[in-house]
Amino acid sequence: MCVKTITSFPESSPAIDGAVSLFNSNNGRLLLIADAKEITARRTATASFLATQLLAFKKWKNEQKENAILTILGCGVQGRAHLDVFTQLFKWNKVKKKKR
Ligand SMILES: NC(=O)C1=CN([C@@H]2O[C@H](COP(=O)(O)OP(=O)(O)OC[C@H]3O[C@@H](n4cnc5c(N)ncnc54)[C@H](O)[C@@H]3O)[C@@H](O)[C@H]2O)C=CC1
Ligand SMILES: O=C(O)C1=NCCCC1
Repeated sequence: MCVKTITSFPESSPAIDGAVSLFNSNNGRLLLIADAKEITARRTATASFLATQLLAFKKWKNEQKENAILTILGCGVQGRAHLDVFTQLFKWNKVKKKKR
């Protein structure tokens, strides 16, 4: 059994914080408490990549793949996690990062 508790304060940096608690589903014992920022960052970036793969990359022609530009808007926790996953799993012609 798993519970994720998240706080979201857009004016704070980073905006999201929280904890993931994992329990043994046979006896209810607490097994671990993990940093929800890290898990949420990796989960969200991986889900974004899978959606992009299914909705876009798979349908692109070679020319589109060769000229593809990755633009990351915001360079916080999610921006860094997305940059990491998207550059590891796809080859870009150019990568742009937009900071505030
Ligand atoms: N769909 C999902 O599952 C999830 C969505 N989110 C959302 O993703 C967003 C980002 O979250 P985090 O990366 O954790 O926050 P963060 O606080 O780590 O990063 C946000 C970044 O955006 C930058 N920023 C703010 N306004 C900007 C602007 N006008 N132009 C360029 N950069 C700007 C800030 O300087 C900061 O570096 C939030 O809206 C959050 O609610 C977060 C986690 C999961
Ligand atoms: O964990 C999630 O999923 C979140 N989605 C929206 C922003 C806060 C965390």
